[in-house]
Amino acid sequence: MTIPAPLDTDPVAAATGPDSVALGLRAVHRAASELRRGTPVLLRGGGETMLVAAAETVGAAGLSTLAALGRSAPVLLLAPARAAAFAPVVTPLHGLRPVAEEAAVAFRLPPPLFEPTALRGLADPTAEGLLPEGTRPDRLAPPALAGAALALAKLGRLLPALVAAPVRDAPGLLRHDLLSVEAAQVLAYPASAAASLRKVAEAAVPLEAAPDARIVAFRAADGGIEHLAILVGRPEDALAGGAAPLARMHSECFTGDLLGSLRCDCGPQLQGSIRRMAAEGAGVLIYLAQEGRGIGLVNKLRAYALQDGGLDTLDANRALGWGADERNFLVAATMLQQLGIERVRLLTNNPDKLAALAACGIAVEGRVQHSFAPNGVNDGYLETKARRFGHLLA
Ligand SMILES: Nc1nc2c(ncn2[C@@H]2O[C@H](COP(=O)(O)OP(=O)(O)OP(=O)(O)O)[C@@H](O)[C@H]2O)c(=O)[nH]1
Ligand SMILES: [Zn+2]
Repeated sequence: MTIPAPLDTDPVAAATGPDSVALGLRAVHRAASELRRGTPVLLRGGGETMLVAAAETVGAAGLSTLAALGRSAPVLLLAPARAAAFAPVVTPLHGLRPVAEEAAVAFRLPPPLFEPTALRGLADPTAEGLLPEGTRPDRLAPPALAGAALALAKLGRLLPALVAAPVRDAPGLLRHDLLSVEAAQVLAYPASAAASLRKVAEAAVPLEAAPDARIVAFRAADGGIEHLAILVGRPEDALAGGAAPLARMHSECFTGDLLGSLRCDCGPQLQGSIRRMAAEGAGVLIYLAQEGRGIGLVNKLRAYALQDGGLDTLDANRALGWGADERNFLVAATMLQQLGIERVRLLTNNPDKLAALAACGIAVEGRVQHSFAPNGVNDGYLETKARRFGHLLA
């Protein structure tokens, strides 16, 4: 039996120390998982407490809890870009700020809409025919904590659409066995998770194109999915004064990397970067668990469905309520630093990746073009990346 270490009894250290960061990460991870299961959670901050549930997963039981505990009728919270489907984007309504300026937009939920199927229809533009005919929600001023609520749903890779009701933070709430999370913990999560990354495994994995490859796995203190570094040769031993090692930040793409999907250029970019590193003798590929530019595979499939209806890759993300690019490259910078790689030449066409990595303290000493010819299916996707994301063509 192991004897537990004594608890830190200094309240200031307990509130600000590394343990409190780990506790915050855990609280957010648990709360996001609860939303994925359709269970409401309590969100606290600034003296307010709000009960929230994800619109795409909540069921009748969750809605009853919201209705029973809410101080007022539960409302719908949507990201502004999704809310624009129901409310004018630029016209102020009843003294409300224009939708485009809000962190979140709130809507009243009359009885036909306060129901799981209709809520899924409100959350998801690809879920056809779920809204009762002729019923559209009315806008309201968003409650406190609305922005943090949307952020929590996104961390759970759920559509940023929630049902929310302010509640009285009375002792009776404890009886309901609801998980609770602080808004500040939600907002700090991406940076705290990246800072908490630690190496947890390393092994040689000879690859067809790079027989001397190694894989190092990194895990964050939240217990979430791991990120990987694929090392070809010994990029960490690049000589000071010589060329910086080749590096690539590659965001996971199940469809392109594993299945060879023709919709994107990820498969050729992944294989091409390993071949190129092998040809140079060294390099590092940071394989980020940030599928779909950080929106997750399910939402990427929804975005594909919207693209088949005519939207491009950027507008499809926005129509779902997500930003165009939700990735956090602090994860990659932290991994590079822990590998002892402080300077790189980055294989990319994306100027945002160069800026993001440099802002996180890695010396980006050059960019190496990483484009592949269109394949007849991904032509529009590549054209959109150049025209709307500013991807460099040469
Ligand atoms: N949301 C969304 N994600 C996509 C789409 N097509 C590909 N992706 C994702 O985009 C990511 C690939 O981007 P990267 O190749 O890392 O980066 P990039 O921004 O294209 O920049 P490069 O370094 O030049 O390749 C993967 O996570 C893919 O799953 C799409 O239509 N919608
Ligand atoms: Zn892809």
